[in-house]
Amino acid sequence: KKKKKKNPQFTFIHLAGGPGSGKGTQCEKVVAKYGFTHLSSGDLLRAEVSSGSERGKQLAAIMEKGELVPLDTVLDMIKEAMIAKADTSKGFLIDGYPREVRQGEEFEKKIGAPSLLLYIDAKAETMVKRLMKRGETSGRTDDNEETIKKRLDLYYKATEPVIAFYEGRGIVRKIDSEGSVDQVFSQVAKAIDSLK
Ligand SMILES: Nc1nc2c(ncn2[C@@H]2O[C@H](COP(=O)(O)OP(=O)(O)O)[C@@H](O)[C@H]2O)c(=O)[nH]1
Ligand SMILES: Nc1ncnc2c1ncn2[C@@H]1O[C@H](COP(=O)(O)OP(=O)(O)O)[C@@H](O)[C@H]1O
Ligand SMILES: [Mg+2]
Repeated sequence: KKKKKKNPQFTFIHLAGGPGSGKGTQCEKVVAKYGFTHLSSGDLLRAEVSSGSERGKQLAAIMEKGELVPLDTVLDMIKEAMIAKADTSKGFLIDGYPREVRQGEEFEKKIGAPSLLLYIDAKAETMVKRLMKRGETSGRTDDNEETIKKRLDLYYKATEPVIAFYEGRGIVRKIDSEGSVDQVFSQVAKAIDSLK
């Protein structure tokens, strides 16, 4: 059986980093400057939740506890969104995926190898502060003290190992996201320019 052809050589850039580290904010600026397609796993999931579907209800219950939704669900959603944009996309910013090593392995098997992993790094107390502030306007069920704590614990336990997994390949760029949005973005832009 002919080996299933992987997607044509698209540029995939993963953004990994704790909740509230600034992934979404940086993606908006990358899209404006480079024209990449921004796919946020969280946004795709919240769209499913707001559709009111049965699956959406199950996802909402998981997300409000700050736990990871099933791998296949989030991977299929990203893949579908990618296919829908494939003919016009300049490359994909995958924001919030992988959140555990096996997600990275599955992505590579089913979609393709990433060119860059931007590790958006902020201190725990900075992330808590930003999320509590975001919670004032985001209307998200997971931007509250209790769930933030769970999400941080899960980040350190499951997602930080993802960084080590890709470090070995030399495609990780650590971004200090303690500063202003622009200070963080100048590091992000330098990392992306290094791809050219
Ligand atoms: N002061 C400051 N706030 C930021 C920065 N980046 C993001 N924020 C804010 O912190 C919150 C979390 O940012 P977001 O991009 O949603 O982070 P994500 O959870 O990693 O996707 C939002 O309310 C942003 O406005 C930054 O570099 N400096
Ligand atoms: N890659 C993923 N695997 C499993 N669950 C995910 C993934 N991405 C997002 N989620 C779910 O959606 C929630 C919100 O994710 P996201 O919007 O990326 O958060 P933030 O922007 O605060 O980092 C996560 O806490 C988790 O419940
Ligand atoms: Mg986000």
